[in-house]
Amino acid sequence: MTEAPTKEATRQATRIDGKAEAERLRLRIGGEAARLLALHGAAPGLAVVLVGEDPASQVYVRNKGIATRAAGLVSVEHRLPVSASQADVLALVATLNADPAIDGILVQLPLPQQISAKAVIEAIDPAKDVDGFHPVNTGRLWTDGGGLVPCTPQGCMLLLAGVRERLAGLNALVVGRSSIVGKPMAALLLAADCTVTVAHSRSRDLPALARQADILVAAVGRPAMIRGDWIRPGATVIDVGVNRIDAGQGKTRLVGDVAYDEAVPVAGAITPVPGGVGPMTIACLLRNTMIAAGRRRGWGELDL
Ligand SMILES: Nc1nc(=O)c2c([nH]1)NC[C@@H]1CN(c3ccc(C(=O)N[C@@H](CCC(=O)O)C(=O)O)cc3)C=[N+]21
Ligand SMILES: [Mg+2]
Repeated sequence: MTEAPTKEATRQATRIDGKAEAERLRLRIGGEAARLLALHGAAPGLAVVLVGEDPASQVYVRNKGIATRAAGLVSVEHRLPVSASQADVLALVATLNADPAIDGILVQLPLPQQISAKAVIEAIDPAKDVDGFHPVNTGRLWTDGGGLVPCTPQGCMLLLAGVRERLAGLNALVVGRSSIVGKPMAALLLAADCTVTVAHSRSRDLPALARQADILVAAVGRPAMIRGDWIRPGATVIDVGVNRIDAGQGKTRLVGDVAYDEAVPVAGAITPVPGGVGPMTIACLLRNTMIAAGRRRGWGELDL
């Protein structure tokens, strides 16, 4: 004899599967790359520059290379020693700018302290700036669009589009104001007609701001900083954080900026870490490389 459950079933947020979404995007890119290869006899080329031997950066660069080749694009890796000068990096960038086989240039950040990231980013041909960090691309992002859009915010927008049909009029809170995530994310949400708030380390009463947000994008780099009771019921939560924390027994674990287990019963939809925004970042890098190639090589605007 079984009794009907008395406990109300706990509502759970939709888990936004960034890994699966990124796989689908990479498949579309692969198909388009194959079509363009048959048509034009050339494949888009991405150059990734790694200065030094930071282990995390090495993993990222290797993963980018694997994803690039798997989609049928050409991947070229340039490694410089940690002692490389700014002039060395600028000389390499100039060579890549002039190389007709290279459509995209990514210089992995952070750079060693003797090298100015600003100087390096500004040396990259904006048409090849697949990170979307050059001031020309930043300017286009905040005006009429049409430049190359930073990969992580672009990936976040694609994930949002998968769970929310309309963004217009929604309250969006971006927590974090970095040039590579927070600020471009705010620009994209504004272009999508959201009412955008950008919060940061000096903001007053972050929990109260969060409770107003239909869309919450967390990009602060502090593990589990955003708590469950800060989240507006039904909100869409995009967690950009990739924090490697000590998991004991000499192991590490990747966690986001949002306390995921607390957020799940409150949010309407949420991205996990890992398997959320991270994979989309890499897929959007390939997407930008395709877009850059289409424009540079006169193949026309690619629909990806
Ligand atoms: N010029 C430049 N452009 C970048 O786009 C750039 C950079 N420098 N420096 C470092 C950050 C970091 N970044 C990530 C990309 C993918 C994952 C990713 O795929 N993460 C997986 C997990 C990977 C793991 O297990 O470590 C996930 O979230 O599921 C994470 C982080 C790009 N970055
Ligand atoms: Mg800050």
